[in-house]
Amino acid sequence: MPALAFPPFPDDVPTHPLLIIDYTLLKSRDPEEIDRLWEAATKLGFWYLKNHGATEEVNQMFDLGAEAMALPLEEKLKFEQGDEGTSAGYKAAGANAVDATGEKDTVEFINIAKNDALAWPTVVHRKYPGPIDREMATVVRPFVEKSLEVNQTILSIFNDKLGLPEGTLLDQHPIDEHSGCEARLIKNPPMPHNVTKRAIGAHTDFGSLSFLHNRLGGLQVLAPGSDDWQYIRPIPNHAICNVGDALSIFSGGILRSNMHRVLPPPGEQSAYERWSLVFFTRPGNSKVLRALGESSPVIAKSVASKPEKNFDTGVTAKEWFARRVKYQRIANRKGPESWMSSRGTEADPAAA
Ligand SMILES: O=C(O)CCC(=O)C(=O)O
Ligand SMILES: [Fe+2]
Repeated sequence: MPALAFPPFPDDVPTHPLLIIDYTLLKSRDPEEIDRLWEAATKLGFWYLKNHGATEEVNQMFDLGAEAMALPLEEKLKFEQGDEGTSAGYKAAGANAVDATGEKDTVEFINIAKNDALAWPTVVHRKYPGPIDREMATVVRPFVEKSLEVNQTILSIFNDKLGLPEGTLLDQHPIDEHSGCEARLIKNPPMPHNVTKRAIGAHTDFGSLSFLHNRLGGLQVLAPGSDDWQYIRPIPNHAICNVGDALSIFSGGILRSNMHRVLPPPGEQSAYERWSLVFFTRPGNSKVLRALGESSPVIAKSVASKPEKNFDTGVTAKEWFARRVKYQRIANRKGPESWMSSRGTEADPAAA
């Protein structure tokens, strides 16, 4: 899928600029680059990441996604994620709501659990559509490993900036513990020009860090203090990274889990299928989502400065994640309250 075959992202739509962070500088712990990352992660919670070293793995995942998604719907439905809050597996277009009215999403996606990718050929959670299982060790696992490396590097930098004892954040995300960490391949069909049906409704991400790869536009953010959605312009070979709810809660709200959504690509790009790929790093299933204030004065101070917010959710990452997955499913919808049950930190009015 050569990126140049697409029409360019248009110049006449509102976009939000992101800081471009250089992963090679992060790896060498360049202090200025770390400060720029910190600015991005605390102000908006989104940034571009260049030189992440995963381009080849990403391209192979897109090719694999195209092959898997081309299977007949009835075949893909054999791997459906189900209605009980399990994420791993296939989600058909229209299976999730995009808002409280119950309007349906337009994307289909396949979620591949990190545990299945790393343990292959041992099945930890479930099996996947044929091409995915076939290439689990050759394509999926290398992508998962690269993504974990990138996200763990970023977590360890945040750990230091938050004044946490060494290894504290990584301990919340043990590689060998079962968790909601997963790769997601997403396809949105071409839409008639100017149709702005939401592909994915407004949300914050459920876990800690998302490592996202876009070729066409469509991703939008609601920046703090703004009432208008703005596009994130895709830049070839640059990942888009963002902070999710779990990390925002661990940090006592210092790191920002920002609202975003997906529309069809703007302008001439709307005539094309939109593909995206994400790796979500999420805490171990047993980890309780609460601010780590007892381990960091910086976090304790942030919690104390936001008395209106609840940083002690009383639930594990597994419970948080299952609830969010379960109640956005149309099959579980009873009314607008179901949508509210699927919400995370974005439902907290003080988060805006
Ligand atoms: O497709 C995209 O650009 C974003 C996807 C997303 O936000 C998600 O899957 O949580
Ligand atoms: Fe997201």
